Amino acid sequence: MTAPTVLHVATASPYDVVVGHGVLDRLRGLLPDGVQRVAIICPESLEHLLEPFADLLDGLDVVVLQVPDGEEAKNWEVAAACWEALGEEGFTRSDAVVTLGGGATTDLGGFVAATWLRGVAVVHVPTTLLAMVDAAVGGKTGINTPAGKNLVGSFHEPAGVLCDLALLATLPREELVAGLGEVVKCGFIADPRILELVETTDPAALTADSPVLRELVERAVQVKADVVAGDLRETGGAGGRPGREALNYGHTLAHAIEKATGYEIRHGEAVAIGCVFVAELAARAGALPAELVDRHRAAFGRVGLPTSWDGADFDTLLATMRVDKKARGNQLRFVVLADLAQPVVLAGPSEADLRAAYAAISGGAA
Ligand SMILES: NC(=O)c1ccc[n+]([C@@H]2O[C@H](COP(=O)([O-])OP(=O)(O)OC[C@H]3O[C@@H](n4cnc5c(N)ncnc54)[C@H](O)[C@@H]3O)[C@@H](O)[C@H]2O)c1
Ligand SMILES: O=C(O)C(=O)C[C@@H](O)[C@H](O)[C@H](O)COP(=O)(O)O
Ligand SMILES: [Zn+2]
Repeated sequence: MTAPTVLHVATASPYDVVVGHGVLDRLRGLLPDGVQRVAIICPESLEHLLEPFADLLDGLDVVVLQVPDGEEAKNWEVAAACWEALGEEGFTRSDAVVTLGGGATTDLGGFVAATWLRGVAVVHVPTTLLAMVDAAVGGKTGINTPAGKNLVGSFHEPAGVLCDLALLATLPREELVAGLGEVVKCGFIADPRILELVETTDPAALTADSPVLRELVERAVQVKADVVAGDLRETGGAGGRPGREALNYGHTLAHAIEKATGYEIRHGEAVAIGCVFVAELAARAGALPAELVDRHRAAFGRVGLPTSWDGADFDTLLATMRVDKKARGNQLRFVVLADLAQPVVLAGPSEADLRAAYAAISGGAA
C-alpha cells in the first residue's frame, strides 16, 4: 500500500490534508492537542461508516450528532438542532467537531463548529470525491436560505482533513462523477495536467483504487490549497487577478440552477453546466477561442457530466444570480477564462451576452 500524501494548506492557521487508502488511523493526529470530547456530525445514511471511530477515538468522549442526508442538512433548523445538542453535552472550547460525510455535511458541520462558542476545532473526514477535492478544504462553511445557496456561513478553517480514498468504494457512480466536475474545473482554472489526465483515461477506470483518481485528487487539493493560501477570505488576488473567486468558476449559474431544481441536481453536475456557460460567455464578452469552449464540453462530457440544461427561463436564473456573493450592487460579476489556466473577473457583462451564452447551453431557451 502506497504511503499517504500530506498536502499542506499554508494559511495563517495552517493545516494538513492527508490523502491515501486506509488512512483513518491518522484522525487522532489531526485533532488539536488537549481535545477531550468529540462530536461526530454524520448523516444517518452513513452511520455504518462510524464503526472504526470507536477504536480510533478510544479514550475520548464521543457523541454522534445525526443530521439529514445531503442538501437537506444545510439549513438553520439543522444547525440549531446541532447547537442544542452541543449545549446539552456541555461542549467546550477544548472539544472538537469531526464531520463524516459529503460536502453538504462538511459545510453544515463546519458552520456548526464555526459558530458554537464562536468557533471550536473541526476536522473533516470527507466521504465523497467532491468533498475530498473541494468542500472539506479551504474553510468555507455554510447553509442555504430560501433566497439561495450558501447565503449564510463563515470562513472557518479545519484543523485537518482526512481523505481516505477507500471510502469512495461505496460511493454511487453518479456521485463520483459529480465530484469530477470540481476536478475538471480545477483543470481549466489552474492545472491543465488534470485535463490531460481526464482526456486520456478511460472514465470507467476512475474508481476508488485507481492511481489516476488519486493523482486527480491530489492535484485538485493542491490547486485549492494554493488558491486559499493566497486569498483565504476571497478579498482578491494580487495584480487584479481573481484570487479565491477563481474557485467559483462556473458557480454563478450553477447555484441558480441548483435552486431552480430544488437541489435535485447534484452540485458537481450544475458546476459542469455553469462552466460551459461561462466559457460561452467568455467567447462572446472576452476572447476565449472556440476550441477552448469545445474543450469544456468535451472534458465535462467525457466523464459523464451534463453540458447543457434548459430547466428554467433565463429571467428566473438571472434573479437568483443577483444574490451571488461575487455580485456588487446591481452588477453581476463572473469568473471567466482569458485563456487556459488564466481566470479573470468579468464585471457587468451585457444582458445580450448573458442571454446568448444561456441560449448556447440551453438550445435557445433564453
Ligand atoms: N465549502 C466548500 O468549499 C464547498 C466546495 C464544493 C462544494 N460544496 C458543497 O458541497 C455540497 C455537495 O457535496 P457532495 O457532492 O459531497 O454531496 P452530498 O454531501 O450531498 O453527498 C452526496 C450523496 O452521497 C452520499 N454519500 C456520501 N459519502 C458516501 C459514501 N462513502 N458511500 C456512499 N454514499 C455516500 C451521501 O449520503 C449523499 O446522498 C454542496 O452543498 C456544495 O455547495 C462546498
Ligand atoms: O472554495 C471556494 O472558494 C469555492 O468557491 C469552491 C466552490 O466549489 C464551492 O462550491 C463553494 O462553496 C462556493 O462558494 P460560494 O461562496 O459561492 O458559496
Ligand atoms: Zn463547488
